Amino acid sequence: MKTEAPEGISFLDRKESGFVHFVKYHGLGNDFILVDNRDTTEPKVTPDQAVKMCDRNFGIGADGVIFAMPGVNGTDYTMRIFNSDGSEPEMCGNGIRCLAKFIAELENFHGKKSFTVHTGAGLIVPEIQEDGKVRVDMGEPILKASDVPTKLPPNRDQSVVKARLDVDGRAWNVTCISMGNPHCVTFGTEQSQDLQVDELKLADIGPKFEHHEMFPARTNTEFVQVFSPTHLKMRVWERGAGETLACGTGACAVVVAAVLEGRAARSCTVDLPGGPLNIEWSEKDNHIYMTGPAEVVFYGSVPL
Ligand SMILES: N[C@H](CCC[C@H](N)C(=O)O)C(=O)O
Repeated sequence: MKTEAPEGISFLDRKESGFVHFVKYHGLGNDFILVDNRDTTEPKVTPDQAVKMCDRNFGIGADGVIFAMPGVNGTDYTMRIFNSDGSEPEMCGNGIRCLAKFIAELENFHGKKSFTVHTGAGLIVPEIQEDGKVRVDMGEPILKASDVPTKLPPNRDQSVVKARLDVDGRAWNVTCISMGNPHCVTFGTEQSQDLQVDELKLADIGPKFEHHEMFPARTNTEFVQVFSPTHLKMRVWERGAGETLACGTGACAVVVAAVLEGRAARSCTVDLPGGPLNIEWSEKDNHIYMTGPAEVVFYGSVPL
């Protein structure tokens, strides 16, 4: 599908014309406004403008704005992202799958194709598969408490696995992982380890995890139900975006936490409200591989 901008304005027009052209994508319902920023290292949209654009009533509506930017240190591209609250996270798993499909469209690539992308989480390599899904080398999980970062007391190996975190009058067991961005994963409380995630009121407890003092950079929080060692179900309250239908970095953190807690195998299907992701934590290279869809929804232009 060609990316045709309104008559008289080229798709690659610059900010001075007062318009920004975008393509709306989603990865399992985690949706993003993608902006072609290949011609400059300065985002074409400010964080405040991103907040307005993400508003689902007064704007386009999205969980974030993602910029395809020039590569650095030899990478093909750079990805930057603003959450719908205007904060800038290090990485976005569903977002990088959308970025890969966006770039393929812009560059008129077809078929199997991989890119090197510089992100706040370091080098990330998405590869578009023949079936149109995207397999992403998400790099290695970060387990050291101070790097997540969390102030929860670490084990001797500096990781935080099944630690106690008091939220909303309940003693939750949490495992904290960074995928470049911080994640707090819980399978339940000290009283009950078999969460029925559909019964949780995330709007009540999500912000209490996100802004907890044990997370100096805030945190994404994943609530997980284990169907089997290879089949997990999760809901997520995202830092800077609230409850979303899917979280790619969160699904990766969930599999790492499940393995560390002895609940799952290294290759799992993770069911999210928006659909499933296949996650593998490779024993060979310690990298995490995520495979899932990324779909275009519509094309547009927005006055700034
Ligand atoms: N809200 C997240 C960034 C987006 C992550 C999520 N949408 C994903 O697919 O990984 C954060 O502030 O860390």
